[in-house]
Amino acid sequence: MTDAWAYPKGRRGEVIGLLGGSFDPAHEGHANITRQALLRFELDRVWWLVSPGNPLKAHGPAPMAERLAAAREVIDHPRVEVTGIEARLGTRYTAQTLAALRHRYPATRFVWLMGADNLAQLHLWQDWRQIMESVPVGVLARPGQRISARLSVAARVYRGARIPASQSRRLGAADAPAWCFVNLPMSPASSTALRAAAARR
Ligand SMILES: Nc1ncnc2c1ncn2[C@@H]1O[C@H](COP(=O)(O)OP(=O)(O)OP(=O)(O)O)[C@@H](O)[C@H]1O
Ligand SMILES: O=C(O)c1ccc[n+]([C@@H]2O[C@H](COP(=O)([O-])O)[C@@H](O)[C@H]2O)c1
Repeated sequence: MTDAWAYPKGRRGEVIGLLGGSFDPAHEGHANITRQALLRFELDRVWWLVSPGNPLKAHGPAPMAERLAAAREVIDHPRVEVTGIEARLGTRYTAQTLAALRHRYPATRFVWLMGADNLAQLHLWQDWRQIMESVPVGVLARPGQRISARLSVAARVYRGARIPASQSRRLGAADAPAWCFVNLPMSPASSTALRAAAARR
């Protein structure tokens, strides 16, 4: 296992899925969409980007070291790396993170991964069109979020760039803008529910 604070190795020609999140704390829902993304989008590996703090969330998350350690307990998979790379790069906004990663790993292809709830909110992110124009985006179903994702601003603006779920394997090799929504056996887990349960104990 590599040091979560170090830059992970990027091998030439690999397709790496990036799952950004607060992971406050990590849970089975994150692990489930990661395994599904590896399969459905034919990714070589997935990096979890444990965020220094979501720019849209008012409350600060638990300390990075705690969240990194807990994330490593949740996912133990030979093709998944848990990283604190955004803290290392000094970026918090996804558009900035992607620009920095593409600069640092010019021979690697990246795919941004997210749950359906994040697609519904994507148009509120900084430079969100730049994100869509720079990397393919893989969207994974989340309970209660499939309709809002399908009706979202991002889905409407980029409807012509959608790859059907039946062709999800094409996503990693596709030129941006390209996105694909896949249905999967869903997990209802959420960090909010876990924090609430911990507060009751
Ligand atoms: N159960 C789940 N099913 C599908 N996607 C999920 C699930 N849980 C988290 N995700 C996705 O994983 C990424 C990181 O999520 P995050 O760390 O914010 O977890 P969360 O459970 O959504 O947290 P919170 O409840 O604090 O908002 C996001 O793209 C989110 O959509
Ligand atoms: O760049 C933005 O404006 C932006 C706004 C909200 C969320 N994000 C990113 O989306 C990912 C999921 O965030 P979260 O807190 O819902 O787990 C994480 O990588 C955040 O940095 C990014």
